[in-house]
Amino acid sequence: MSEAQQKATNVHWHEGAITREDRHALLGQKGCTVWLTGLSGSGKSTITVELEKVLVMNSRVCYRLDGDNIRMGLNKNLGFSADDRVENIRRIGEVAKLFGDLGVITTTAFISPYAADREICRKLHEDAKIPFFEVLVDCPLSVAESRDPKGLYKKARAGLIKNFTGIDDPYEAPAEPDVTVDTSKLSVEECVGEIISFLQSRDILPKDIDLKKKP
Ligand SMILES: Nc1ncnc2c1ncn2[C@@H]1O[C@H](COP(=O)(O)OS(=O)(=O)O)[C@@H](OP(=O)(O)O)[C@H]1O
Ligand SMILES: Nc1ncnc2c1ncn2[C@@H]1O[C@H](COP(=O)(O)OP(=O)(O)O)[C@@H](O)[C@H]1O
Repeated sequence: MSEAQQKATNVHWHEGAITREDRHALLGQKGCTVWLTGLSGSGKSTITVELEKVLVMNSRVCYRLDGDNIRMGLNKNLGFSADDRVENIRRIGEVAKLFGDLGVITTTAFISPYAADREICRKLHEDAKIPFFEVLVDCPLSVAESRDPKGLYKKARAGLIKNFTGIDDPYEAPAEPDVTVDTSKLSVEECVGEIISFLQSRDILPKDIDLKKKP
């Protein structure tokens, strides 16, 4: 599984007249990517939905990229083979980088099971000088399976879904995530609070974020 090589030849970067700084000044914020990774049912979607609410309530421009949703559009031509998962994550890394260039705080909720692919996304961001933070949404397989919010583990155990992550497909947890939230021990609000605190410690967010602000 190696980084995709560029196929097209005779292509040239075309510089714009508006800079990233111009865009960030317009939005009043800098972009970054908050990359959640974890088993199906670990809590990625639930956390990013709540995180987005807190960010938007505190006047931050944020966008949520979610595995199931993206697989109904941009990545509808991809399945769950190893090669397709690599391409899935590569495209999401590129999209998140573009949003970061725009100045958006992007959250991603993909299993993203392969460490090498997440590293490629990190490097893509680092090369573009856009902050990239990896969040391990941690939870024992037994807990994720007991939640089974979409009934997929049951189907996988019955052999109705092949190559299901954690059952008959690998999940490589990050060795050194920027943040770890254990969803078998913390509430959704506590997980969101941990991520917000981390972003504050990195000066992505101001200190006065109100976690309970309502519309
Ligand atoms: N074989 C198999 N393995 C894992 N997951 C499966 C599979 N088939 C379908 N699903 C559903 O697809 C969601 C995972 O999509 P992702 O794009 O996040 O996967 S990956 O990052 O490319 O591995 C995953 O969503 P989450 O449960 O939110 O993680 C499942 O709803
Ligand atoms: N601390 C927590 N964080 C996120 N989800 C939690 C937490 N505790 C319990 N849950 C529950 O676990 C399930 C996680 O499902 P989901 O967010 O779809 O996971 P994923 O997107 O990783 O597949 C939801 O039913 C959610 O209510």
